[in-house]
Amino acid sequence: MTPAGGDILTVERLTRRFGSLLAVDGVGLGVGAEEFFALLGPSGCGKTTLLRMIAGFEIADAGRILIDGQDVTATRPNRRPVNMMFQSYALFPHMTVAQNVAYGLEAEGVAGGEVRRRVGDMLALTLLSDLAGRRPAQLSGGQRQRVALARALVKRPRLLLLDEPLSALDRRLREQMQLELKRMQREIGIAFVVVTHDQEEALVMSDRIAVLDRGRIAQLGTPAEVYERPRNRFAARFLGQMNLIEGRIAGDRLVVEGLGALPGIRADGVADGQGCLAIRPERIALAKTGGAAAPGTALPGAVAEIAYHGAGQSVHLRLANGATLSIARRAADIDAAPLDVGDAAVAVFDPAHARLLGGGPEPASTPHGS
Ligand SMILES: Nc1ncnc2c1ncn2[C@@H]1O[C@H](COP(=O)(O)OP(=O)(O)OP(=O)(O)O)[C@@H](O)[C@H]1O
Repeated sequence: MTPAGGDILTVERLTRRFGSLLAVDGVGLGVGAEEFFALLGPSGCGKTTLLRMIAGFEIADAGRILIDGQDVTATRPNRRPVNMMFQSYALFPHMTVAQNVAYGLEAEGVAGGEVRRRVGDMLALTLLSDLAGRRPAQLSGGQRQRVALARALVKRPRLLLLDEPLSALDRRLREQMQLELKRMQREIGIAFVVVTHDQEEALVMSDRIAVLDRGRIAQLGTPAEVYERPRNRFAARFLGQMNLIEGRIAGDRLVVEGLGALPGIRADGVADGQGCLAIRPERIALAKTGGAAAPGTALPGAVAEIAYHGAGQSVHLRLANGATLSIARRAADIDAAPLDVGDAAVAVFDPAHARLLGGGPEPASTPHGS
């Protein structure tokens, strides 16, 4: 998908080594001028290194970075039309909120009236107008985060880079700020590139997500594309909960000993051979009998475990081949067909929601290199 309005950032085959470790391994991507773009991945996958190269704090070993069509690969950080908001907000403690926001403009010699106007606009945008006279120590974590954002935005960068912008906040505030960040980004209409290891955060805020695995892009797409149509095991497992049933792919089926031939949709580039069927817990229904389900889409088993968590329950169903399926049930499903541990039940799925992915099971991702 090409974002509307052209790309503000283009990254081509970008590579960064630390000794024998390939921290960023030939990454290519484009970010639209008004896009909210997330770099998502586990610790050590290279997302901060990639962000720092875009900002200019880290030098690329190979590849190119273009911002607004200009090659900035060798340009100093302060000469790039980007701004970066760091994990630690680094506010000046002795200055008020308004002074913190004004500082960068004053340092650049912007005239007083213009500074006041732009600071006023930014404080309004970040909902800080009433707190303009306070010092950082008199603010909550979320308010401090907004000051840091106002300070980064007041210089009107075309592109703002944010490294784990919400990691210092508690869960409630983080959820609220996810929506706020998105609103502010939309209102000012510039591109945001956000580094996060929090998949829910990436799904909620982003227009598109690049999922990184050991320095490479495992998948790039909209939240719905990456979540609903993972291309590989890494993306499938990294975002949300996923059942992976192991077997051999033959055409549009996964052949599993003891379970039969299960239908699904092959991800691009997947060949016949070792593979798995990936299906989300919320895409499986539990019934007492298979009813009129299509061949291979009703898997009988026994309820092994039930975890209740308010809005629903998570059921583990032991299948005939010994594998376990995780199934998410909502309150209405539970009322319609209550189940207890030990009950026989049938897991029914729609092949449209089952993805056939290639390769064998891998151990959990570890830092790479030699
Ligand atoms: N200056 C450095 N010298 C040597 N190795 C480094 C350096 N900076 C990063 N690395 C290594 O490069 C890899 C990628 O690091 P990076 O900080 O980009 O990962 P990350 O995905 O941002 O992780 P986290 O979420 O933990 O911050 C890691 O294995 C890290 O140890």
